Amino acid sequence: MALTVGLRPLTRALLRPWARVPGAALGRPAAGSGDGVRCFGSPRVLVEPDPAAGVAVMKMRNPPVNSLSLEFLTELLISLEKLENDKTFRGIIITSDCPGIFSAGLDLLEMYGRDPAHCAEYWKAVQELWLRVYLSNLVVIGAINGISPAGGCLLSLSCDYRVLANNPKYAIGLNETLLGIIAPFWFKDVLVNTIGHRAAERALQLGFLFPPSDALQVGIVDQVVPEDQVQSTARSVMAQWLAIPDHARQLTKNLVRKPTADRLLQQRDADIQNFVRFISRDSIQKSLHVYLEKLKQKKG
Ligand SMILES: CCCCC/C=C\C/C=C\C=C\CC(=O)SCCNC(=O)CCNC(=O)[C@H](O)C(C)(C)COP(=O)(O)OP(=O)(O)OC[C@H]1O[C@@H](n2cnc3c(N)ncnc32)[C@H](O)[C@@H]1OP(=O)(O)O
Repeated sequence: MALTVGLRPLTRALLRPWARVPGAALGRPAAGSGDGVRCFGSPRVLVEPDPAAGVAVMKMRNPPVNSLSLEFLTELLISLEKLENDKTFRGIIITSDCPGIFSAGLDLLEMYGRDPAHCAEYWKAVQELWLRVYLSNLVVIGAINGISPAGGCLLSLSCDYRVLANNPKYAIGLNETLLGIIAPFWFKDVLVNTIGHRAAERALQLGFLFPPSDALQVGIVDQVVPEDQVQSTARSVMAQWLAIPDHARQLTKNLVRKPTADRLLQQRDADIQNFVRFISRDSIQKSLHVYLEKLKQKKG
């Protein structure tokens, strides 16, 4: 898949992809891997490779809530691109290193009080991440170990399989309307593809965040397991998926997903312009302000 990362050279230059991760990563062999196999990654994305299994675990760590800032998106993209291009890997497990939070979704501070050029650059990176995960040739499994609203839910929905930890706080869904904004058409398309038209219609309008039991029932996740079994379950599901020959699975995945991805690919620039126009409206900026204030007040 030929996707351009399309971020400002400055943004990319600021990052140090593939730097050894300080602390946890230094000198520590990856779990389940042979001696000498080291974790690698970037400041916000820790990659634990298990070359023998052909699997890498990608841990998101952009504390406090793994909000998808431009820099974080860029690091995720670089990690994914690297894994995708390395023939050692056939599958990745995406999970979080922030306790209780898978991802709080898009970073509201990238859209609040920003100029149109910044918003456009940000939206391009959001599109890019979605396309990269959704169309990945790798098996992508979400080990969802925390709450995942909006953009966090989109990231989960873009995986091939979702395992959610059974904790009532770990709700998942596209809650954009609760913020006074709307889910873009491609977020909506992925939800419709996953849970069906009627369920998506209700969930989107009401901004449902499904707790685990409801999430399983509606089909927004594939499995709910005790919290301490999320990673091991993701590993055994991965083994099942990797038992299928790659070429057959990849072609089938493409057959199923391409029409949805094409809807965005055919109008990426227009989608960026729509986003920028929408997010720049005074009324939308006001809604974001109110929501951010609510988040602050919640603290105390
Ligand atoms: C017509 C054309 C239309 C085109 C398309 C148009 C529009 C689409 C536009 C946007 C789509 C957006 C999708 C999104 O993803 S929006 C983000 C949705 N996310 C949320 O609603 C989650 C908000 N966060 C929370 O509910 C809680 O933080 C959470 C439950 C995740 C964690 O709670 P906890 O108590 O642990 O932590 P907090 O104290 O609340 O947060 C800590 C810290 O982090 C800040 N923060 C939280 N979430 C975000 C975020 N998404 N972005 C930026 N910052 C966030 C929070 O404000 C705190 O900051 P501080 O007070 O410590 O400074």
